[in-house]
Amino acid sequence: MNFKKTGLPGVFIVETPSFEDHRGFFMEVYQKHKFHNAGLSANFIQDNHSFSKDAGVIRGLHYQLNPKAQTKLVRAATGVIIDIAVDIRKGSPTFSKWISVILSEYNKRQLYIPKGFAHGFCTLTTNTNVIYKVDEQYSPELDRGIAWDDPDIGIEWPITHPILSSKDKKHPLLKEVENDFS
Ligand SMILES: Cc1cn([C@H]2C[C@H](O)[C@@H](COP(=O)(O)OP(=O)(O)O[C@H]3O[C@@H](C)C(=O)[C@@H](O)[C@H]3O)O2)c(=O)[nH]c1=O
Repeated sequence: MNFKKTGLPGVFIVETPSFEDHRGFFMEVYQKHKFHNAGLSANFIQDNHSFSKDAGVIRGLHYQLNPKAQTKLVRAATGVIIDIAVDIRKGSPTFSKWISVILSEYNKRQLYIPKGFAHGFCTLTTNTNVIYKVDEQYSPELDRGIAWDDPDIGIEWPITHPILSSKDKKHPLLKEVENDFS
């Protein structure tokens, strides 16, 4: 298992060997001791699965406030996504900076996103299954969003007219949001 740094501190690309044969492949997706030895010490308690029918779906940018802020470990089990993490910790030298990583059924990469970051992704394929671990339970009261197209963040999405949930059409800008991350 290989943990690669990204341009944002604490955000890691995780690469895992897969063993291919005439049947297909086998891979170990998550091994707690290897993550913890690498300093990625989240205690994951829940696995989530989202399915997007179409290419051009954007989900995000999402986060939960403390005490239910979530670390996430994200992968695309089928299809291809551009996965995005945005640093929303007010005191951070990389506040409002973002990184993007292609996660796909082909590269089998995962993205580890700690608390204090907003998360979103855009599907590049039809029938995209995204599976991710979280280390805190879902909390509708503490669930928050930031506009996917916030110009102060300036994410270079591959499309300009995404398919959005009604919730994701209405998020405020980063400079307007409630945020308890320092
Ligand atoms: C995230 C979540 C949603 N739900 C419910 C609430 C709602 O009725 C329905 C759909 O929720 P949403 O529209 O928030 O789903 P979605 O837009 O896919 O939200 C997800 O987006 C990605 C980018 C993330 O980072 C996730 O943490 C999560 O926020 O599922 C749960 O029951 N548990 C959960 O953990």
